[in-house]
Amino acid sequence: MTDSITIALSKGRILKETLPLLKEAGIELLDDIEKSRKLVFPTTDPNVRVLIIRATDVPTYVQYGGADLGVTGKDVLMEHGGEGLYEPLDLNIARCRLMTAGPKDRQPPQGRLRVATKFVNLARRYYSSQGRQADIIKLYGAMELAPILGLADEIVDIVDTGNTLKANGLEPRELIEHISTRLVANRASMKMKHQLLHPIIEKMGVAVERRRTEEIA
Ligand SMILES: Nc1ncnc2c1ncn2[C@@H]1O[C@H](COP(=O)(O)OP(=O)(O)OP(=O)(O)O)[C@@H](O)[C@H]1O
Ligand SMILES: O=P(O)(O)OC[C@H]1O[C@H](OP(=O)(O)OP(=O)(O)O)[C@H](O)[C@@H]1O
Repeated sequence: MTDSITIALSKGRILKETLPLLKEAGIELLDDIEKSRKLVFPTTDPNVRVLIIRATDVPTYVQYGGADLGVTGKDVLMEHGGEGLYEPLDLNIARCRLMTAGPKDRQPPQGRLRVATKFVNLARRYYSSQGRQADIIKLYGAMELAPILGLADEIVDIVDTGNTLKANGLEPRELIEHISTRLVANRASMKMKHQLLHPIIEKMGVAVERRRTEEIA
């Protein structure tokens, strides 16, 4: 349908910070998301519906046109590869760093590295760009355990305060990328539904910019 829009939001830590930005674009969810088991939500704009799904699924939904817009972390986008997606806006929320990390006071081995991460594609690209040989081990969470239990020499993971690394005897090593939450758009939708998408992107952009200015002041 060219007269309606679907927006895919990440459930989890990004959701709470995304909703006020959407509100400033005139879009509010009609149901109480805390109580509902629904996955698709109508909004105050009759032309807009919202999906609440796993962060890692957002780029896939947007890529294949299941959603016209999506909100997810740059880390997730880098892992996905970004195929078929535009990235019109940095929402400047959930800021963190994507880093390598390893046991404190232990140098990484000179030769081939074993690396545990949930970001396998991204990690493969990163070590290859550094000219380092690495065997990548896929984990789905608690990456910090891997070096402690001898599964890996280092990990690739999100670092914010650094408390999780520290609590597990690890330290940050190399910065791979600064991360924040991004608004993404399906490439075809950007052309076919420009009239509908443009005002939403614009208004969210204004909201982000105002917050940025308030942050600096
Ligand atoms: N400690 C953190 N501080 C700030 N931002 C973070 C932090 N951890 C993750 N993020 C950002 O928030 C996004 C969502 O994180 P969240 O923990 O909700 O999802 P997830 O558990 O990584 O994803 P999934 O539900 O697919 O397992 C991440 O992709 C990242 O961009
Ligand atoms: O540097 P810090 O402030 O300690 O934050 C980093 C932690 O935050 C994320 O985990 P999260 O809390 O989202 O749990 P998860 O592993 O289940 O995603 C990430 O995977 C780190 O473990």
